[in-house]
Amino acid sequence: MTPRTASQLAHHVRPMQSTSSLGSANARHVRCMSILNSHGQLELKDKSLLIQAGFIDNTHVKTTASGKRFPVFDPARGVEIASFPDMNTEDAERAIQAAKNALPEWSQKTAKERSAILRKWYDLILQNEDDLARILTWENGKPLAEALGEIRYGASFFEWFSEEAKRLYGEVIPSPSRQQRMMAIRQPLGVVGIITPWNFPNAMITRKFGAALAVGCTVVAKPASETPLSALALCELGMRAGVPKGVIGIVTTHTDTKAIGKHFCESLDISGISFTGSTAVGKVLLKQSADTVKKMSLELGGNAAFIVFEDADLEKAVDAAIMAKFRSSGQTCICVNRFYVHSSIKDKFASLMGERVKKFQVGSGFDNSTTHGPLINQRAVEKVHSHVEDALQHGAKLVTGGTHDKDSSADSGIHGYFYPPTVLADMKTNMKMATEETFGPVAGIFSFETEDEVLEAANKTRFGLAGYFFSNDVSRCWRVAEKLQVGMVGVNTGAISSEVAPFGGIKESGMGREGARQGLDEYTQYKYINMAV
Ligand SMILES: NC(=O)c1ccc[n+]([C@@H]2O[C@H](COP(=O)([O-])OP(=O)(O)OC[C@H]3O[C@@H](n4cnc5c(N)ncnc54)[C@H](O)[C@@H]3O)[C@@H](O)[C@H]2O)c1
Ligand SMILES: O=CCCC(=O)O
Repeated sequence: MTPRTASQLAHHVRPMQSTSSLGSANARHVRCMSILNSHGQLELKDKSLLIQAGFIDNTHVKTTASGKRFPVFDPARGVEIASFPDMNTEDAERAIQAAKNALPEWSQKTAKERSAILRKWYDLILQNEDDLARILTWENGKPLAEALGEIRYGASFFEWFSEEAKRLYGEVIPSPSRQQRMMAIRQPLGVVGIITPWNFPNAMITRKFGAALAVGCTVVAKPASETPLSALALCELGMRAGVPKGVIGIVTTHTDTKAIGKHFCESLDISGISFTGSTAVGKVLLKQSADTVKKMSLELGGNAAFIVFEDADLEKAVDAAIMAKFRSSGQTCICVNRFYVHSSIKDKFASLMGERVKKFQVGSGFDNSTTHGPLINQRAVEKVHSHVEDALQHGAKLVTGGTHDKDSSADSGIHGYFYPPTVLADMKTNMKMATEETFGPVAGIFSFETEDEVLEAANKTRFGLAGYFFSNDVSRCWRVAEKLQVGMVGVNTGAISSEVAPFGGIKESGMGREGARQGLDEYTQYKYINMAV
């Protein structure tokens, strides 16, 4: 029997793939099965966090008019682990109306009252962090330790915005007239439509919900169909924290993703769209929202450059490079897509990186020894492999990885979506990886001679999300940080994400900022008041 459901899998574990790095993962898969019970379900301290329903008016919506459901897969095994109501625009409209009805009461609460609820929600997330991390690993695949990191990162947005809620200051403007007093107050946008990706099933939701709820907006969210479980678990805790009926809604859909996106954009009851995902979809949403002139917050794709100058601390640069490239198996929007290393140190850098990458343990996120999990689906594996093949065909040198054995997984009957972490040297500008976002565990190393040349190369992209560089020359650090055409720069570091810092891009990587004080701007509008005296 080929196991295709979670309960079958609990009794039936077979090798996944035959490439050497993945072979070692197979044995470890057997050990991690204790996390699943005899019915193939996750072992959780609080089973009520595992919800397979939409969420409208603080009620779990288990069926839709059509009665259709869509499956959710464990990417480490390719087996179905859950199913959700496949909602349509009618269901989405119900959620929008619930959020609209909830708006007056929520927006009129004091900032302190909203802050207290967000803070309680934050506390509940931390109290349930192990369960939330397990749920996240199950549907997304990232290693459990990394999932726990995401849960804490996600929670930090509720902590931060529970504090910022109380600091939504307006302005008293010095008036040019003795007969008039002028001020600007800040008011909530209204109902916000939220669309999030699968790569951070928890944190991309909390980063938006935290800011929106803090200022008094209500929200309707459509999580990625690959990872709805984390969204529903979050809402359950939100309800326990005292979020009133209708303030948050979750529309689960697969078939009608496009139609629901369009419905959000065209709805007269939605005042703003906050989207995180690909640039292609962001552009569609922007166009669709033109007729209703919505406020848009777009966190889109990236093509981050990581520059290593000849005066850099090489060991530190390699450490940071590993983190900035291979976190979530390369599936974050700020993951490095292009390494530019000075020609005098490029061979040493490639070999140090190759040594480190060869030690990665690829496997199920539930196994303690796994350092890197699967990609989200087979399409992602094929895309990553096509970038590697393209680079090799155009003359790149394979330092490690790159072997993708499609047939072995078919033989085993279990289709984990793994790709071996890969390092390529001698990259050239005519390769796909120079311009397209790979979104996978492949590091491509280009070389350069001068600062001007590398800045030109790094900026030669329509993306502008994150950029990184290593140098010990202080003047150069200022110069390069100012000249990189991106929204976020890491100088001598590969870790830049924080709830206190403004996250976002320029050019086709998006508009608006999330987290930080600036994150509130996306969900508020100014009202100028002129009072005659
Ligand atoms: N800038 C950021 O903060 C950030 C964060 C995470 C991911 N990303 C980007 O997201 C991409 C990877 O995520 P993805 O593949 O899930 O992106 P995606 O754009 O395909 O999907 C993102 C979300 O949009 C939905 N969607 C897809 N087509 C839609 C449509 N026509 N109308 C409405 N909704 C639609 C999906 O169901 C999902 O919920 C990468 O490009 C990555 O860089 C950016
Ligand atoms: O994938 C994009 C988000 C990554 C992050 O917030 O660090």
